[in-house]
Amino acid sequence: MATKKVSRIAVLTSGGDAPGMNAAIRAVVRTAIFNKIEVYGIVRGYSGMIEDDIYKMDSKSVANIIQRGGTILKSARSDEFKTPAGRKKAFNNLKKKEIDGLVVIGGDGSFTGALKLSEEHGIPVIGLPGTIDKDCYGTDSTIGFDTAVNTAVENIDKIRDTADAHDRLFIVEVMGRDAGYIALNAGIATGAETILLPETKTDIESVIIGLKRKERRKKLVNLIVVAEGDELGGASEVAKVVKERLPKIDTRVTILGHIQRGGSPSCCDRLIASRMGYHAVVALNEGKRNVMIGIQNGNIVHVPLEDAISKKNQGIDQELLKISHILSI
Ligand SMILES: Nc1ncnc2c1ncn2[C@@H]1O[C@H](COP(=O)(O)OP(=O)(O)OP(=O)(O)O)[C@@H](O)[C@H]1O
Ligand SMILES: O=P(O)(O)OC[C@H]1O[C@](O)(CO)[C@@H](O)[C@@H]1O
Ligand SMILES: [Mg+2]
Repeated sequence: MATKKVSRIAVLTSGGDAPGMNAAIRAVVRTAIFNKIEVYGIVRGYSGMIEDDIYKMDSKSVANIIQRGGTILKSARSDEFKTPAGRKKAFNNLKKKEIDGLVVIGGDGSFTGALKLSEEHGIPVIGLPGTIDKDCYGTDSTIGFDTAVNTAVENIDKIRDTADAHDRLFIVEVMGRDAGYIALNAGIATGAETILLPETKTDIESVIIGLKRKERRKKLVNLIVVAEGDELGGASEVAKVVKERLPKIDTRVTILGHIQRGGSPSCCDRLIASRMGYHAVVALNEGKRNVMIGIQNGNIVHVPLEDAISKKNQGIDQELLKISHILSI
């Protein structure tokens, strides 16, 4: 075996939790143990790093978790870590335990923090994209996206039943602070008439015109799927305009909210989490640093964290957008 580049690593989950994070933690821990690398778990992301809430993990610590949602390491958002003093405090706790490599499972914000920690204190970091939002450049999917979108679809299907029974318009809000991937995918998969995304300019006039046209055609079921980060301000704001302009349409709002973050991960999420977790440790062991493990066209790739953060995301698939318009006429 080639010389090991790390001998003691730590893993944490940060930002919003995502289904499949546990499968990723399991893969990191077991791959490390297989390679005779000691592995520590940091509780509550960067907050736990600052507070020295760090414990040694073994193969048993990750038994029976691959199927569980949430994260056994817990997750948090830490404002203190955004300051150089907070990161110094955090790094000193790693140094005390002689931890020489770090795996961060989270989204773009977590990667920004990881990169700063590495640049200021020299520790190599590897990022695993763990976010339901899929807002990371350089990877075709992120851990948790597939499960979240399937949860959204399952629930919007239920809403369609009651929309049909009452001839109502439902405006359904899905998660996505800055990204519309859940909205676009779930919207197409549930046959939504209108899909509103943060990435595209929302033309409320054409939404109203479309609804009027459908009213004339006596189209009975109408679904609007809107991402929470849409510039109009989410489902309640859209409903306000629709109710003002088209008072005869019986309109209801449903906000799916955090149910999209929970639940048992899909097979797809368990698989990508296991592959990414394995490759995170392999990368550290080969001396790679400050990259995100991504998947492109089915293959594992190493994306500089710098790019993963600054390029934000891969942009909305224009063809998917076109398909959504055509199929909803
Ligand atoms: N600019 C930054 N500098 C240092 N640390 C940061 C920075 N941005 C974010 N972080 C750290 O990463 C944590 C998580 O970031 P954030 O809340 O943006 O979630 P995320 O990782 O993008 O995941 P998600 O968006 O899926 O919830 C923050 O609470 C903070 O501790
Ligand atoms: O759980 P919190 O802190 O309210 O965060 C909600 C945000 O987290 C996400 O679920 C994941 O980034 C976003 O879609 C959502 O805006
Ligand atoms: Mg984010």
